[in-house]
Amino acid sequence: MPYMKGEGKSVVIALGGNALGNTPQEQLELVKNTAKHIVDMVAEGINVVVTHGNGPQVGMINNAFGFASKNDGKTPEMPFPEAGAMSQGYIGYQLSQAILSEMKRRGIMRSTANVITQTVVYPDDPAFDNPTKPVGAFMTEEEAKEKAEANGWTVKEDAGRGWRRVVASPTPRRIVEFDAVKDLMDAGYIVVSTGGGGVPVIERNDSYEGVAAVIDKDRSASMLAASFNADMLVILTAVEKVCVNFGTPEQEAIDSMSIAQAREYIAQGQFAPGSMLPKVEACIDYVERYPRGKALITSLECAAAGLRGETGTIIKA
Ligand SMILES: Nc1ncnc2c1ncn2[C@@H]1O[C@H](COP(=O)(O)OP(=O)(O)O)[C@@H](O)[C@H]1O
Ligand SMILES: NC(=O)OP(=O)(O)O
Repeated sequence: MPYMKGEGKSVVIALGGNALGNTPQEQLELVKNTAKHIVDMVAEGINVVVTHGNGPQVGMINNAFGFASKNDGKTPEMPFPEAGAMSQGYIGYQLSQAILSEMKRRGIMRSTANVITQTVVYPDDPAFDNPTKPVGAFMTEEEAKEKAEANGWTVKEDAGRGWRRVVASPTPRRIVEFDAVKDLMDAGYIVVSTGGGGVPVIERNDSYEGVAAVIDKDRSASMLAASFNADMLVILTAVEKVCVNFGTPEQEAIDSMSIAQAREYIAQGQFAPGSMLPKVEACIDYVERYPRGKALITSLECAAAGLRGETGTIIKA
């Protein structure tokens, strides 16, 4: 059945960890709230493509199979690309269900479409030699070092929040299912895609092949938004605005910054690597590729107000 496309802007949303929680049960409850904010945008006529993170989830899946495999000798290991696809599947399912239910409650005649997405990366990407992407649960330093020794993992401290396993996070180059995502959006669907940045794949002459890595979802969302000239890239995280002097008594919220200003703040070290820095960089990339577009960083709760220009941090050319 054809659905009316919204009359408003086209927006790519990247959902951060606080929209999803840490377990499938917690996530099921949290996505109901997430869906309310997404449907607020849909109700305003905005055409939405929803992308989401998967760091905790992809690590959990890979870990769980590894643990079972070691303990029962029967369960297979689950390679990272397959674990990534599984995370897209169950997160996408829960998001889609929650969005559909919320639209049903409000009498909105639109539907969702989920696209399991692959993202092309280069085999010689230097990121393969320098793992940086945190996956799975937080650990103490002692536990992390024990697990690293036992499983051959690389572990690192994650932005002052504890220790985590880290894996390679190559640069996204192309979304294989891009045409499907665009056609579905143009046909009026609320598209859930590019989860976890897409499953990283290497393109050969005659095939695609999954690789053990996890792409940064904000970077893929930025590429997706620029690829179809989306009016806005919206990165939703735990803070209402990006700040300078974050976490200090001199903290000040930024309402709007140009690419040049954002670069200046980056040079001053204002945005923490592994948390706010990649988000600001993703916004810069999008606006550079599509200068008519605007990027917004805000919290889930402030998303609809941010799109109306009432809050959040805007990054523009
Ligand atoms: N300059 C800054 N301004 C605002 N938040 C910052 C800044 N530097 C670091 N942060 C932190 O970055 C976090 C967002 O990164 P992260 O938690 O990794 O994102 P995600 O929501 O995608 O999981 C914010 O919640 C905040 O704690
Ligand atoms: N793939 C990804 O960027 O996941 P997180 O946002 O959970 O780190």
